[in-house]
Amino acid sequence: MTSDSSQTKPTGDLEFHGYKRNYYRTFITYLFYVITFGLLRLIFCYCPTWRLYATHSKCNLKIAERLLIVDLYQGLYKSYFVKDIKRVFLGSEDKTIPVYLEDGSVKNVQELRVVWCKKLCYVWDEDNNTFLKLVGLDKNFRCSDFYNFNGFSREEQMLRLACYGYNVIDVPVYTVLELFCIEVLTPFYFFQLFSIVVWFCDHYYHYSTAIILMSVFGIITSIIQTRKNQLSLRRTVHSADKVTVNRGWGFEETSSRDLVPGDVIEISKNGCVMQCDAVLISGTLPVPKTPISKTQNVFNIKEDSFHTLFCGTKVIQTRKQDEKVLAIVLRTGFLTSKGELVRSILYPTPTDFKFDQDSYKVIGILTVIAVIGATYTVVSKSTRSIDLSYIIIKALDLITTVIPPALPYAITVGKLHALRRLKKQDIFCINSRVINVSGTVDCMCFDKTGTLTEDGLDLRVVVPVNDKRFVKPIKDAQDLPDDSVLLHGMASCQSLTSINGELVGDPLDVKMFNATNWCLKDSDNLRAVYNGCKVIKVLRQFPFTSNLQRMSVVVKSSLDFEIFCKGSPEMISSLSLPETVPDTLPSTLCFYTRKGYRVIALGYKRLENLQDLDKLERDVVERDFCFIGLLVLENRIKKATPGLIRCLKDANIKTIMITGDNIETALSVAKECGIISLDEVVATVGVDHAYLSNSLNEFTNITQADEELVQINPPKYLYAMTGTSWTAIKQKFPKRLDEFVRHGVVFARMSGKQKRELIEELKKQGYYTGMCGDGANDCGALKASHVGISLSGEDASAASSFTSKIPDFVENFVKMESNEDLGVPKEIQDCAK
Ligand SMILES: Nc1ncnc2c1ncn2[C@@H]1O[C@H](COP(=O)(O)OP(=O)(O)OP(=O)(O)O)[C@@H](O)[C@H]1O
Repeated sequence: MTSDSSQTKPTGDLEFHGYKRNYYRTFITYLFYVITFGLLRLIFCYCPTWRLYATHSKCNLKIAERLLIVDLYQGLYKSYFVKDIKRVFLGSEDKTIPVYLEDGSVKNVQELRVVWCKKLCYVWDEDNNTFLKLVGLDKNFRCSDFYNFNGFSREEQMLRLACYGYNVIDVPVYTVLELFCIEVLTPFYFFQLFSIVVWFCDHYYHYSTAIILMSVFGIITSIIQTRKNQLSLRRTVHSADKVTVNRGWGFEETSSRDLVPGDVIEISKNGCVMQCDAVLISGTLPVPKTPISKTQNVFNIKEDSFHTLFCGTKVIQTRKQDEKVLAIVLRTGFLTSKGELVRSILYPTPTDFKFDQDSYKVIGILTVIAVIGATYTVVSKSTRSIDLSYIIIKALDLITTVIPPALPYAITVGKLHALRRLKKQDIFCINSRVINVSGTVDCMCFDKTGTLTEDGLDLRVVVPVNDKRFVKPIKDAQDLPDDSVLLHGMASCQSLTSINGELVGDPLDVKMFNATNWCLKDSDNLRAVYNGCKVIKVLRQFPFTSNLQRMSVVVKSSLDFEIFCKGSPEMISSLSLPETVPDTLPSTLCFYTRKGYRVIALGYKRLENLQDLDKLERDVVERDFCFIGLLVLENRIKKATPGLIRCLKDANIKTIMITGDNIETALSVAKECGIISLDEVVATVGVDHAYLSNSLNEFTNITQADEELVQINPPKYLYAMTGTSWTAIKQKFPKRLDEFVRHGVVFARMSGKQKRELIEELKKQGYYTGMCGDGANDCGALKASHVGISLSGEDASAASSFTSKIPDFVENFVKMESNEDLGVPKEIQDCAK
């Protein structure tokens, strides 16, 4: 809270300023409307903030009637919204309704002061003297409390609806007339009208007619395109269905529009499309999704995604036909994950603020030149006693020539043309403003697996461990003895699902499981893997997450309970008993990773007794393993990758690899695809306590060097580092971060958060960044970059400006960008120059 009580700065990037009507100012303003024949009112349409200043005066937020909301994007870009404050009545004297706020607090209220901005509702919080975002049940909510919801009666549900609004993601679609007004009533078209009048007066008919035709064509194309986009977005997004909701006395079928946070819904046994975000409280789904544990403390939507069903998810079927699958509605409408995605389309991140600023500067400079030119024309011509009307026309003519009236038209048509060309290549763009900056990208970052390399993997060898030693690698996993724990781990430690007899899941899991030649039974009440002589029942799964770099399963074979864990070798060795990890692990790992192989390790332990399966905590289960072996997988680079990297390098665009994989694998792939050229030497930077160390790659380990001694000459060396070093450098050597970022080429074992931090650091250094990725761990980086390119139709696409599922997408994209500036025809580019 600032000292100025008319203003608050809640969390996020919004700033609120309070205003109330000033009748004296309003009277004068209306007078000016009349005097200017409505021109002032028209100007106020473009600048609603001016209208607010002219008719209202600043006041304390407590008594404000209207708000000026300033949206500060990273402190770099400001957008302004003028919104009315509304009152919502929620209860009677004896009844209050709880509302959940973004700071995690809950207010029991009868009446609310609210303001809606960018499809979200902000609630006046008397205690903090600020407006806070209204949220669902996803902030600071205790998991055990989910089990206290017993369904709302109709009346309670209606009161909640008054506050949260209907559960719809409503995309506005303007009528043709509205679009025409929005398009035409802009300062640019007024300037163009003015120019045309001047040119006609100057008998400049042909050019004027050409400009009129171009403008009409531009307006029509723009209206058609905008309406088409709005309709198609509404069609894609808009969805409503019947849902079964607990109304206290029992379950009834109702429209999904009426859902509110806290409603108890039943997931249909035959599947459905989720119309809200909800957390499971009973029953399981094959995906896998399991009920949230009552013993867990606070709900966290990111960490508890395995208990959460997100809006838009298609549930094909529930696992057991005889059990009720119940879920509590967490978020509705624009608060859901899908709503968030639609909001990012409706209100895209202003990535081109520099472009905008520069355009205003250019127009400003041109205006000054035009005014000087016009003044000179008036002065020089009037001394030669030329007719006054002729002088005025010539002076105005000069203004219209200096500022090219066809410039914005050229940019608009160029953008539309670019969008069409991208669509032809199956590349979807959710933020056309990004097209302007795409051509200025000077640093392109790539995720490795699935982006630079193929999605599919080939299992090369398995290396079992026996008595703390690696034994001879085995090419065919079926040659492992039937009682081999490594074989059992490969068969059971996966999260595959069988849908219509086909294995669905992580490609790594598919390859690993298929290599064993075991079978999977994934039915209502049994999940098991088996071969001719053995059956292993899978009792519980701890799914794979990128941050943990591992997944594990609790299984039962014959009488024993066992746990298998698979993940990155670094992670599995750190969770294993030291006396079981081969001493030669580092050199063996190096041997394979330097060849570019993806290496996965497996750990195993037997549980003496297992009391309550559901209460098992992941941290407790996943430790003290026996290290049982390695899987070596080949992950070939895509055919298009080397050419693409060469193309980027030729265009002087810096290329960087940011991956979650091992650093040696990453370096090998970076060399193979050309991110590191043959003549470049890479220094691997590490942090050892208070020292910065670097090893000049190929086996030269200069460690424990004092920070001052490590003078790596930038033109000679490039840098590679892991996520651990990245964080340590940020904390201990922040002054050297710039240098490492500028000359870094490979960043390995990076978590999603670290990927995002790197992009932000690159942006701070003035790079126009592009990020291309496909996984959930790339979302932050995709969102943070100027140009995000997602190769997945799932999580990542929500965060990216461009999405494609075709493998050679980036190649096509880069081709278009370099050849024709994203499809803007040459004539138009010339015109825009
Ligand atoms: N299905 C899986 N089961 C267990 N461990 C896995 C699985 N998939 C990946 N891993 C391990 O976790 C590590 C981190 O995975 P993550 O998805 O973050 O990155 P990545 O796939 O290796 O690389 P990139 O970021 O380039 O896509 C991997 O390097 C691998 O060792």
